[in-house]
Amino acid sequence: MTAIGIYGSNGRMGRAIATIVGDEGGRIAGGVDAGGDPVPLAQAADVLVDFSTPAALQPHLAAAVAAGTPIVIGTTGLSSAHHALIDEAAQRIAVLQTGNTSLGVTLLGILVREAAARLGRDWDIEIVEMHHRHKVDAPSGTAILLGEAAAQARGTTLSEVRVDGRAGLVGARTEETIGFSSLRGGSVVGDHHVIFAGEGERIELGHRGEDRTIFARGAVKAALWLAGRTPGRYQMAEVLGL
Ligand SMILES: NC(=O)C1=CN([C@@H]2O[C@H](COP(=O)(O)OP(=O)(O)OC[C@H]3O[C@@H](n4cnc5c(N)ncnc54)[C@H](OP(=O)(O)O)[C@@H]3O)[C@@H](O)[C@H]2O)C=CC1
Ligand SMILES: O=C(O)C1=N[C@H](C(=O)O)C[C@H](O)C1
Repeated sequence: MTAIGIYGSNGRMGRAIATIVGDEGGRIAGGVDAGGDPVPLAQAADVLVDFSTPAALQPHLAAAVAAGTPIVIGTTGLSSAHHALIDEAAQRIAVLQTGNTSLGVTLLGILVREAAARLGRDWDIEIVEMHHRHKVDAPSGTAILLGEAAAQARGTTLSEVRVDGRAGLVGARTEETIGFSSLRGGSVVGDHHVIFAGEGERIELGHRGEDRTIFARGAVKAALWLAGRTPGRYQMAEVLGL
């Protein structure tokens, strides 16, 4: 049975993964949290999952690469420097990084890409997300993932068109930008809506997470799929066959 090591094991996601791992046919190799040594776990596990904090990504990747152990990275709030580290690690081990491991959001990403490619550039794109009061990063990793899908479909990159949280006298909307709005409160697991606003009509594509189990199941499926793969950077859509 594939042994999965969890970075961030005492967190909300770490605990959700431990609860369902057996249902998916895996087992837990162990866990590491703040202050723990990531190296022994990387050596003991067949595959790692990381749902911790961006500051820990570098040591977690280094431990995974040194041990030759594949890793699923679910941590969000990553910078372009983190993505460069992931690309480097993916030359040595199998890596899957995603802002959202759920089946629903993985499909939503495909639908958003399709809509953005088919609708004219005069359709404005806005992304609204809401999460629980404890979430520390904004916009969410999922909102960024969806924005990237839309930007790529329009032949650009998100960094060129991204506008975060408008406030004050910001002026009229600039054409072809993608706007992000983040709401925080209560126990909301994760809601995302991508709004395509045209002249006289709007299309809204969305997803509401009702239980963290959706992310945990996707993460464990990804881990079991990744174990034993050759080095490279893989996608959730490949894992789920979408
Ligand atoms: N991709 C996806 O589908 C999803 C991604 N996420 C993302 O996963 C991350 C974690 O979310 P969540 O579980 O809610 O957060 P929590 O704050 O509940 O858990 C974070 C965990 O990481 C641990 N941690 C902190 N620093 C380190 C470190 N240096 N090394 C190892 N572990 C460390 C914490 O340990 P301690 O308690 O000791 O500080 C804690 O156990 C976030 O970035 C979130 O956005 C969340 C849901 C789904
Ligand atoms: O922090 C969370 O809780 C979540 N984080 C991920 C994100 O940033 O998109 C995924 C999910 O929405 C829950």
